[in-house]
Amino acid sequence: MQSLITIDIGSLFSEQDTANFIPRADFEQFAAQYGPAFAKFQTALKDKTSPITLSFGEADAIPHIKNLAKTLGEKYDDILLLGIGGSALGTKAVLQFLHGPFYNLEKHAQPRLFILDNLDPVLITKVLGVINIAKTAIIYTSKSGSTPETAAQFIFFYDQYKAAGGRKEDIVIICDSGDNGINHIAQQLGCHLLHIPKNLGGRYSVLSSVGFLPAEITGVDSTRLLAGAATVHQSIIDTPLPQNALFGLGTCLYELARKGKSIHVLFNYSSLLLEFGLWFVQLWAESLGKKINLDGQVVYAGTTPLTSLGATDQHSILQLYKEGPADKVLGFVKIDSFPVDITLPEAFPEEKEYAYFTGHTMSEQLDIEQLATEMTLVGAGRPCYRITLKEVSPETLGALLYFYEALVVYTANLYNINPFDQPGVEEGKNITYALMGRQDYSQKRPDYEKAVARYNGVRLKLS
Ligand SMILES: O=P(O)(O)OC[C@H]1O[C@](O)(CO)[C@@H](O)[C@@H]1O
Repeated sequence: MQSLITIDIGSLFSEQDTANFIPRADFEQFAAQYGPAFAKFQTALKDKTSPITLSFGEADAIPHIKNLAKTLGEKYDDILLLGIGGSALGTKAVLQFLHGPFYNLEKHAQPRLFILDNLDPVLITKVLGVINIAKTAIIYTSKSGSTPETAAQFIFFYDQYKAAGGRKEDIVIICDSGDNGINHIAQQLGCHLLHIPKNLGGRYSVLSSVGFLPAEITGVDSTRLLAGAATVHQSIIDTPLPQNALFGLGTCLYELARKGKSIHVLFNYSSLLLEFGLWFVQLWAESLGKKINLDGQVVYAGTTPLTSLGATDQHSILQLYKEGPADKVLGFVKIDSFPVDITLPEAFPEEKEYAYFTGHTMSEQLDIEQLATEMTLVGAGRPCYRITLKEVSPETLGALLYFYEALVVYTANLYNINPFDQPGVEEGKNITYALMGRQDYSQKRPDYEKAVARYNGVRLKLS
């Protein structure tokens, strides 16, 4: 039986170009060198002590989530999901992969789903122009409840919703449990409240009620997402080292980073994977970009994630990938079997630029173009790997999401850093709180205000 996802790391190896690739002989040593770290990681998965395994406990919440999705779906034409970062990106990836980019424009029995993950006043105003707020259910997702962008959105939409006569009991809040504002509000409103496990970080929360509720509302069976994740989970635990996809890829990426490949590009060969690429960027960046390691040393760990779309970006950034700085490793993600395909008819047979298409399918062309891109990159000394998804299904997506979650956690172990915190984003939040006048940040405000003056820097003239 074909696996949900297959991983090919052959294009990470070369015997000749050892500056840019990994020699096979080195790879054979990795089991001895990194095997113990990987065994520890496997144990954390097996014993379910790794926070990413908390997703499997979320299976218990699925029956309630299904009921809630059904109730909302029957009552409302539209759903407005307010969230940012991990509270939105995973859901966007699920929606895009399983429904395509035009879900909200297609006719179907489910409500439309609008995901707002920014503060932009134009964006917010435009949404109000296309929905009827009184017939819209609001899902407010914020693990911490203190994220200022989502809180501001909620305040605004709650006010609009109330004014339009919306039922406050139908609002859904998804967050951590705790004695804090968001939980108090949920209690006060008497609305639906879904809690996510405390240790399941926001960027790892797509396989929890954060991703499951919107998925179910749009008709995606979240048990199938979780089943795909479980397959990968078991395979990481059971597969012997030399064939273990997670060990092989994770260790090679870490070794390539040591050779100066400081940028990790995910080149996704389907528009269905566009949002998945953005989910990957947050996961990789916030998990691995760390100044301090677990021993308190300054390490500035991490590689920079980028995402590209094939074939589209062959006509933009590929030039740089091939001929720019040799600081990148590229991962291709492609789909083996599309749910539909298009065979090109014969047209303009007398024109050589058009005649050769006859009888080819679009998926075949996309496949060839992916391979061509990989071949030219490898030929130019750029290491590549390839992930092939068996099909477009909740199982393959669940498998892919969990694979990358596990990949960052194992990679973080090699860097000896914590993949579950994000201290680097806290300072900016604190400045925002203080400058916006949050009461418990008032003491810090004068210092920040003084500092603001320094940011009226050097202004240049354009006209
Ligand atoms: O779900 P929350 O708590 O609103 O956080 C949103 C995002 O903000 C961060 O905490 C910081 O960017 C992310 O890790 C998180 O996904």
